[in-house]
Amino acid sequence: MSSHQNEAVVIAIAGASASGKSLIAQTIYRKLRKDFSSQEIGVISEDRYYRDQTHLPMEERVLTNYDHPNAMEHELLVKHLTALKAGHAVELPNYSYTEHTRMAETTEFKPKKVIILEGILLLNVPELRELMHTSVFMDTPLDICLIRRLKRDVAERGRSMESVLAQYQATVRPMFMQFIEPSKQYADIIVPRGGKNVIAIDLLTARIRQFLKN
Ligand SMILES: Nc1ncnc2c1ncn2[C@@H]1O[C@H](COP(=O)(O)OP(=O)(O)O)[C@@H](O)[C@H]1O
Ligand SMILES: O=c1ccn([C@@H]2O[C@H](COP(=O)(O)O)[C@@H](O)[C@H]2O)c(=O)[nH]1
Repeated sequence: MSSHQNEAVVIAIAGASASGKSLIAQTIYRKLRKDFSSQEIGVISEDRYYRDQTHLPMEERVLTNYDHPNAMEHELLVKHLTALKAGHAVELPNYSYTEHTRMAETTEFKPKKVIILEGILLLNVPELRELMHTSVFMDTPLDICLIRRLKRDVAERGRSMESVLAQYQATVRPMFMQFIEPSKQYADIIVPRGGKNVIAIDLLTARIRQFLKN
């Protein structure tokens, strides 16, 4: 892990789908935004970097293994983080879970002092690990993740209960065992239970606050 003076500090939060990565990232972000501007801190989700599949019909898009590292354009994420650390703005892709592909529009993201990065496979990629200052793994039990994913994906991602359960058995659980769980070894901090772990939130917020003050 590396850090140079004045370079953006990247705090990465990894872990299973629905382990609470997004919730903890947003909670920390909101707490810090009371004292710091959006020019100083921002959040990037790895999900934005799912590959563009606009050339494929929907019947084929639903067959993609979205839990395998090949589903993500990690090269682009590495390129974007490197550019941000060098002080350049980037155009973040926007991904649609219902369309299973990227949207035409992108979102401008300007350089920040601190970037919170969250996603399932971040700790699997050596080039990404090199860009992280601190890495966190959300160690929420898988049965709890499944219950939370089921509720979330039906309510927010246009899924049926049957499709969530079929995908869980076919790819989500096996890929967790193969890629995500082993990547825990690269984490500096392991957070049990999920996105509402108050002590973990307070500790991470305090640490990031130090970077923002400098
Ligand atoms: N500790 C918790 N208690 C209750 N619900 C939680 C907790 N952590 C996360 N959730 C909920 O579980 C769902 C999945 O969390 P999310 O942060 O989206 O996971 P991830 O980003 O890891 O996929 C969300 O609806 C979130 O509000
Ligand atoms: O088109 C898609 C893209 C992704 N997924 C699933 O999303 C999760 C990762 O997102 P979390 O926010 O961490 O849950 C991953 O497990 C994929 O299975 C999808 O279903 N469809």
